[in-house]
Amino acid sequence: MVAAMHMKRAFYIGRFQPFHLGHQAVLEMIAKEVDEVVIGIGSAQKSHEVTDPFTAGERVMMIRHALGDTGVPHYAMPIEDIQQNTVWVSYVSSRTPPFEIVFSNNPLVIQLFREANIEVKQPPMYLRSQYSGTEIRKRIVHDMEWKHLVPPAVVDVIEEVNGVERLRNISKTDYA
Ligand SMILES: Nc1ncnc2c1ncn2[C@@H]1O[C@H](COP(=O)(O)OP(=O)(O)OP(=O)(O)O)[C@@H](O)[C@H]1O
Ligand SMILES: NC(=O)c1ccc[n+]([C@@H]2O[C@H](COP(=O)(O)O)[C@@H](O)[C@H]2O)c1
Repeated sequence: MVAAMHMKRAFYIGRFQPFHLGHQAVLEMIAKEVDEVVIGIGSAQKSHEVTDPFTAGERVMMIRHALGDTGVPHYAMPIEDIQQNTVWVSYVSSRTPPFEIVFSNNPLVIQLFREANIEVKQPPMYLRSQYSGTEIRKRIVHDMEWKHLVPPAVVDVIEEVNGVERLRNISKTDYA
């Protein structure tokens, strides 16, 4: 019988609203340290909100197509939020492939995994002022250049789902 190969897996979670070149750079760096990356698509229940415009399914598409060309072996899994932070690490672990290290710069994520004695590394920030979901959503709403900040595959997904129009519509107020 052939022994099962032990794969080293990392966990990386974000809302990916949208997936951008900063996320891609982090994932390429993580892929040099481990065999596979488990990508948690956080706040999976959210969509059609100014800070969370895209559905979990649309974010799965962005990640699959963007990483297709990069050779980052990964599983992208939607993860809904829960009310209780105290059980969040067990909740995440109960629905993902096993992982032994977490990469994050989110203070709550870091705190919760470290309290559960899981190793956390903080990846470097890549051009944070530009490569930021908040900045990209702002540019889309205000009809400014944004396509150079995301992988080409993400532009295709946003266009396929009429994401620009959606984001502009949900940003409107009823008294403008
Ligand atoms: N430019 C970047 N370089 C490296 N890491 C990044 C960069 N932008 C975001 N991250 C990290 O990626 C993870 C997921 O981030 P997230 O999906 O919230 O992106 P974001 O750009 O911070 O989005 P938002 O502005 O909508 O909060 C977090 O740990 C975050 O710190
Ligand atoms: N209690 C919870 O459900 C819980 C706790 C910590 C982080 N999260 C999620 O992890 C993700 C972290 O990603 P960001 O770095 O994009 O904020 C978010 O979607 C956040 O909601 C959820």
